[in-house]
Amino acid sequence: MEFTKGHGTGNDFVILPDPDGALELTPELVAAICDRRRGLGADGVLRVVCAAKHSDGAALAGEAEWFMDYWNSDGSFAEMCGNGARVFVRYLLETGLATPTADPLPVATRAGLVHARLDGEAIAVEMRRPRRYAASAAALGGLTLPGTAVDVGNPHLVCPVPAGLDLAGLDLTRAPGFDQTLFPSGVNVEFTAPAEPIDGIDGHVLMRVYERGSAETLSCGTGACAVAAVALDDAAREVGTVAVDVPGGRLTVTITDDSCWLSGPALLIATGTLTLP
Ligand SMILES: N[C@@H](CCC[C@H](N)C(=O)O)C(=O)O
Repeated sequence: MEFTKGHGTGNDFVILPDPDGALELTPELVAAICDRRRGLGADGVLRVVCAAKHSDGAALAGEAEWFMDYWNSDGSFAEMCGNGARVFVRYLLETGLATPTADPLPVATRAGLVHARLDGEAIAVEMRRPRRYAASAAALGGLTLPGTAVDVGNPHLVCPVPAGLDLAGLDLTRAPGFDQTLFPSGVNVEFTAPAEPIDGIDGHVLMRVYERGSAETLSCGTGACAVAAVALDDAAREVGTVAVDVPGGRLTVTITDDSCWLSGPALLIATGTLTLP
């Protein structure tokens, strides 16, 4: 079957066009596609399905033509993927499945409707406003790092790295421990450190992430939104713009009274034919 490979700040995806929802994707097949040695290699799969043709998208079919069927690289589902949504929209626009208009483009996801627009060379996606809801902690290499649970449609735990500990030096080859009661379906864990202020931007943070279902990735869009929400809260601000530098580049998050815009590069890099195992 035909595939396209794309990424947003190094968070990479295999995009599978399947307008009629005819493809029988299984966790095993997704994991095989995402395998970096025996498959194409990716952090996740984005299946492009008509909203009306997918059981998780049908309820939104009156509002959005396309449903983003997102899967993590281990074959698990996630409710939302911020970088995935931006790459998904780039795909819709470049293949002519959607046309750029003055109005934001609606896309159906498991976390509800999101809206996208071109932002210069970048693609920006409007998601729900992140919600801080509990104090918690992550365990990493014998350390316990206090953090904040944040709901961005999917679950996040934002843990600032204490002064004296090097963010770049953290060993994220293994999954951090977390409170299984607070996060019964797992959690994406973001580790952060403050960065130099940038003129005209309300906050600037460095972030690394260990993603539920995909291990360490170069970037996580919803994670950046969670991090931005905590940074603004800590600065006693309700709204504002935060630059979040991830190993794969820079994401810009703008939190408004009732939503959250995530902006950054979204690129398609290859197309081809995949021989399904
Ligand atoms: N990389 C994504 C998040 C993907 C889903 C996540 N791993 C989960 O299981 O919740 C992003 O850019 O938001």
